[in-house]
Amino acid sequence: MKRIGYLGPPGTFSEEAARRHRGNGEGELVACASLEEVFARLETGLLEEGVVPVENSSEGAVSVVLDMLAAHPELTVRGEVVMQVVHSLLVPPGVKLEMVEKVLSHPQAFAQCRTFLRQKLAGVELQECASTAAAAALAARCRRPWAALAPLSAASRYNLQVLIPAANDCPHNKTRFWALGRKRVLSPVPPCKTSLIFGVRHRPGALYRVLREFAIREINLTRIESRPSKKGLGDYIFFLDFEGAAGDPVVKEMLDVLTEEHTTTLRVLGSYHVEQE
Ligand SMILES: O=C(O)C(=O)Cc1ccccc1
Repeated sequence: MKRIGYLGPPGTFSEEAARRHRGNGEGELVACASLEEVFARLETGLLEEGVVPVENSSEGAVSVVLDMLAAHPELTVRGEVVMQVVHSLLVPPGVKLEMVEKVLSHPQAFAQCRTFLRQKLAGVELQECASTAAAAALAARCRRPWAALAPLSAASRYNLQVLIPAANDCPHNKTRFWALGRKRVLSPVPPCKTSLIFGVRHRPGALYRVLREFAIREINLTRIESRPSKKGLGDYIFFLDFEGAAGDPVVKEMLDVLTEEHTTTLRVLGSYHVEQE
């Protein structure tokens, strides 16, 4: 059976995303201790797929994931899951808001609840954990008035009480997850998106020339992101998503033009089915 890794322990947003990615198909969900571990296990073949967060509607790119993806040329994007992310403030039974001494969570959750924390828990210590569910598990076993920002569903799993059901600052907080793997999806079911990583030469209009190829073919871009190439200050690689599949004749022809004329490197991360929003 296919093994699908995610940032564990059970009860994380990533687990929910991995479950949705699996759908009604077969697959064993495997909890990993960190995102690095998901990538390491994909590399060694211990996992066939790994579901990782790539982008949040309020915090932007999950840069550590983009950087690890750039460093693993064997990996492809096989699918996408977009999830509504609601952070709940969970506490051991009997703990009231004014008793809370420490809040535990994943750094992304702290960032998405910044205003809430400042207004309702000003001055309370924050402790970063490997994931939201790791935070819930620690709050449950520490025997201290410590709270966790975690998915609502983590409350029953870890015997915690829900103090505040929705603590995120933006009500429309969404996170995009990618399912990564080593095998490409060859004929993804439409509607599809395709994701690329590319580099350009340092010259006037270099990025414009790339984007122009999309514009003249009326290909809709859905995201562009730059990350340092790590080769030196001022040197970047670009992550770009667009609507369509790499196998579509127009897209195929455009990718050839980009490779031959406008980029220094171009890697097609993959084409994958997307849910219509
Ligand atoms: O810690 C989790 O639950 C994760 O899956 C990582 C995460 C944290 C906050 C928002 C989205 C994903």
